[in-house]
Amino acid sequence: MRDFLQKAKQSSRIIGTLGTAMKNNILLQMADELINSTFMILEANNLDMQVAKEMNLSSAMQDRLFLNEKRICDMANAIRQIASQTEPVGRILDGWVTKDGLNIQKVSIPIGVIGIIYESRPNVTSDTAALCFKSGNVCVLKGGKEAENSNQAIAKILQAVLEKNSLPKEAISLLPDSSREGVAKLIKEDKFVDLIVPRGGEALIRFISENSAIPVIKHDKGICHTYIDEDAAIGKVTDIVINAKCQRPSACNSLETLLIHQNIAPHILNGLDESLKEQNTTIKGCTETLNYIKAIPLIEKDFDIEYLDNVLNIKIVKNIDEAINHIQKHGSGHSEAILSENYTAINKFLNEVDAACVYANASTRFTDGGEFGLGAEVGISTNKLHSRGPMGINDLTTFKYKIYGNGQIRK
Ligand SMILES: NC(=O)C1=CN([C@@H]2O[C@H](COP(=O)(O)OP(=O)(O)OC[C@H]3O[C@@H](n4cnc5c(N)ncnc54)[C@H](OP(=O)(O)O)[C@@H]3O)[C@@H](O)[C@H]2O)C=CC1
Ligand SMILES: N[C@@H](CCC(=O)OP(=O)(O)O)C(=O)O
Repeated sequence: MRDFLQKAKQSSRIIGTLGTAMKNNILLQMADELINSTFMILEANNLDMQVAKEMNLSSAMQDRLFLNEKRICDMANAIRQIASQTEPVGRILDGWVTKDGLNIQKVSIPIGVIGIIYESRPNVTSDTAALCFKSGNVCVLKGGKEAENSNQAIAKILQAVLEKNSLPKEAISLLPDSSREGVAKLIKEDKFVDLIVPRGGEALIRFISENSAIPVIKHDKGICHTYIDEDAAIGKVTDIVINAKCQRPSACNSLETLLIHQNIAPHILNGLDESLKEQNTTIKGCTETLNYIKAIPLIEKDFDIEYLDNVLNIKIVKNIDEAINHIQKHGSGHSEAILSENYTAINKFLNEVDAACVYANASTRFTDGGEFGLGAEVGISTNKLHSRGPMGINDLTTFKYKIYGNGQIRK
């Protein structure tokens, strides 16, 4: 492990200083090679899918894992999008001249070597590899065990492009020991690895946060809410709620709990209930909700579950303060929305709710690097430092101060 990480660290010196044109050209080659190798990737993915079916993995997990020609095409297009983004390295973020005539520039630089641990979703392998490469970083990738063959195939293709361009293949690698013990060793190697990004459920985040000797940017679960204010436009409510809950219930940015102002509840609940039932959504309701619609009575601990499924809690609240307090207590700092036409209520919600992404009159499903126009994402950071929300190429840089003098000494 240490030899491997040493090579990764060494290669970060080379990758960190590549010029924009060269990086973009290599990224475009990677995109083409993914398409050219479609058959090989699908064969590998087929092996993973066979095991997934034998193991009876949930349909959501199988859907994450599954690749077809279109999905490989989407992976290639995400890399092309990343290539088209403005250079993230070497940006002058700030600059000034001191009283002694020192010219100080604050300049963006790559972070170095980044370890990323993520779920069994093969597109994350190519997305994160491309984002790291464009931002001059070396990545050490550890996807979910169910995606091992797919990830090996994808990494091999990307590494072949690096080697064809006389670059070290260690710049994009899978962690050689992908067991939990391997991860435990990786997160102690602070001499070689600069950042760990855990993207996944509670057990992963807890284990990494408690044991890492390396700075961590958490990409935690999503317990996301939508609050329907008393001044919501009734015509917008159903489409937004159905999209947030039902478009892809297994995604971290999907809705778990709907909070409804008591004054608007009688006017919307019946219609909403019908639409949700058409989508086969299981509804769990608070006592007051049960006065309007048939639902499973909910219990307090339901508010802390990330269902990753087509299940929705509905709670009626007295006012916006109760809604915000509920979100602060049960939310995971991911994505939260208010539906309202009242400027004061919107401002209050957007300012007071402490989450990576706060929305007015839109679905929380938009929390995504691609949807934000970033090409792709490492994931959704639920940390406050050093990045928050969809993590793209600029978030994969840090900075240094370059100080230009002409002989000054400090008096
Ligand atoms: N914020 C964000 O950007 C995102 C968050 N998510 C969240 O991820 C979860 C869904 O993915 P799921 O497959 O369940 O994720 P898991 O957390 O089960 O697995 C993700 C990765 O973590 C590893 N892992 C899990 N537990 C541990 C542990 N205790 N110690 C070391 N490694 C561990 C897994 O390894 P192995 O497979 O080898 O066991 C896998 O590589 C949801 O909670 C979802 O909200 C998903 C996508 C994006
Ligand atoms: N940001 C991504 C969701 C990422 C995510 O949740 O992934 P996963 O849990 O693997 O389905 C999107 O909106 O498509």
